[in-house]
Amino acid sequence: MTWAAETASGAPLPRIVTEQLTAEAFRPFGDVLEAEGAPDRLINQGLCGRFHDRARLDFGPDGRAGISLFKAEPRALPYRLEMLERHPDGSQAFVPMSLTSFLVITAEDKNGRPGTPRAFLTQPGQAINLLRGTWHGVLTPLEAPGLFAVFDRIGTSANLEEHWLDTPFEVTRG
Ligand SMILES: NC(=O)N[C@@H](O)C(=O)O
Ligand code: NI
Repeated sequence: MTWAAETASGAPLPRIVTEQLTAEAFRPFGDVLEAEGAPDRLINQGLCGRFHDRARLDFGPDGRAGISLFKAEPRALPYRLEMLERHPDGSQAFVPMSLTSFLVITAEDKNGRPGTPRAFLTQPGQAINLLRGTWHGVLTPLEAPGLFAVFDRIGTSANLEEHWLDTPFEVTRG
């Protein structure tokens, strides 16, 4: 899909440059899940490393945990960011079912709206968990097959707030 990297008046779109996803940088927004370094526990007669309890899951007092599968169309960089959303009632984790990289866009909350977004590129093998209420872009695979297991809240509320940007951002590779 081609799109003009400029506003209606012809001005260049504001740009966000991707950064490598690290647990430290991502901590205000959520958790990075990866089987790196020594496991927390060796199980199954020492044949399996358990990287134990690595995500701050939160499904609220009246929700429950659900696992869904998402099959998302791969996107490409530069990427046109037009909307961020958040889930006020629960966390949301995205676990790729292939060793592929995906784009994770998040933003701090500024008086009920997203602040300046940040764009993270995952390494193959990394998964993420978004904290409850964190502004984020929708699931954005960058490679096929775009297949993810998603762990999020199942409940009766809509649990979705969208914010469409007045001016889109152009997300480019760092
Ligand atoms: N809406 C939905 O189920 N998916 C989004 O929450 C998303 O973050 O992709
Ligand atoms: Ni979401």
